[in-house]
Amino acid sequence: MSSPLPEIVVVAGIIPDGHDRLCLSRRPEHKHQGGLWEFPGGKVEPGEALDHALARELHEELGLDAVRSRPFLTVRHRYPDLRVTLHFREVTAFTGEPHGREGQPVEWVPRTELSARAFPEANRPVAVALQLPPEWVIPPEDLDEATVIAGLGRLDAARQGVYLRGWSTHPGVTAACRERGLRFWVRNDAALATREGAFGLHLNGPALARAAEEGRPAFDGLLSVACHDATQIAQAMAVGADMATLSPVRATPTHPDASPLGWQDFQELVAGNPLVFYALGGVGPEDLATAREHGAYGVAGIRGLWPGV
Ligand SMILES: Nc1nc2c([nH]c(=O)n2[C@H]2C[C@H](O)[C@@H](COP(=O)(O)OP(=O)(O)OP(=O)(O)O)O2)c(=O)[nH]1
Repeated sequence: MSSPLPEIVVVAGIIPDGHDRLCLSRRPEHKHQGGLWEFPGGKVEPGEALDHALARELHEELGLDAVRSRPFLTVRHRYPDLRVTLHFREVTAFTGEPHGREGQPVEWVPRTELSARAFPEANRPVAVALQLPPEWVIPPEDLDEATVIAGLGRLDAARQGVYLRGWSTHPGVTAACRERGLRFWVRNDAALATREGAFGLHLNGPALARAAEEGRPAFDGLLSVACHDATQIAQAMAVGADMATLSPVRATPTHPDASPLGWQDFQELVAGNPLVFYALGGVGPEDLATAREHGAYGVAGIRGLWPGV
């Protein structure tokens, strides 16, 4: 009988410098995943709090003192020789200038150049999440177009993206998103998403089931899917989705018959799946920290997120 794979828990820092660059270091050749770029960090000691472990590792490896950090994304990955749970945390305050105290190369890399670096395979969802807004806003469908366009004008493009849902086919709304530099997602139609220059294509349940039969739609941007259970999450992985909404976390007036998952089931469903998840259903920006503690990257919604509802 083969022995079980060793398992480690790691914490790693997403460290921004305030000029849209992130701190990366290169793993020494002789180590696991050697020669690849990484977010600096290391193993969590038994019983150690994550923020403490990160501060300790960053001090040891970079001579940087992390004053504050918060959850960014948790990834579980199985390498052929090792299972790893990676807690990525965003460092929101630090002192000191990072340098390779163990002789490893350390660089500030512009976010737009991250895709040119080779990372360990486990980092794929982090590379996706780094392109994504933490809030995914769905404009209500019972408003008129002018009101929707006015609402789009009140969104913050750095923090909020827009899933246009029924508004996907309204050229005035897509044009307003482009003008305001908002990342927007179009519903189901890959050709329309391409034509409109959408940042993402979002497949609802029936479109996801079709894609699971027919293959990933021909769209160059980000592929997002709607999930409610483990079967749909498996379909999402099969079609090579980058991100998914998982709902409903709580009961909502829009879907009164759906039974809510609650945070515990949410966490169990997302764990171990290399997708970037948004918690959807009765949540708002005030739930972001809770969502991240339960394995989501962001929060999505209509009522809780649309300005002025
Ligand atoms: N720090 C870090 N580790 C990563 C990333 N991606 C990824 O798959 N890993 C994996 C590689 C390793 O298997 C593991 C990190 O363990 P490590 O060996 O560097 O931990 P450590 O600094 O405590 O090392 P050690 O000197 O005690 O051996 O996590 C990442 O972005 N940052």
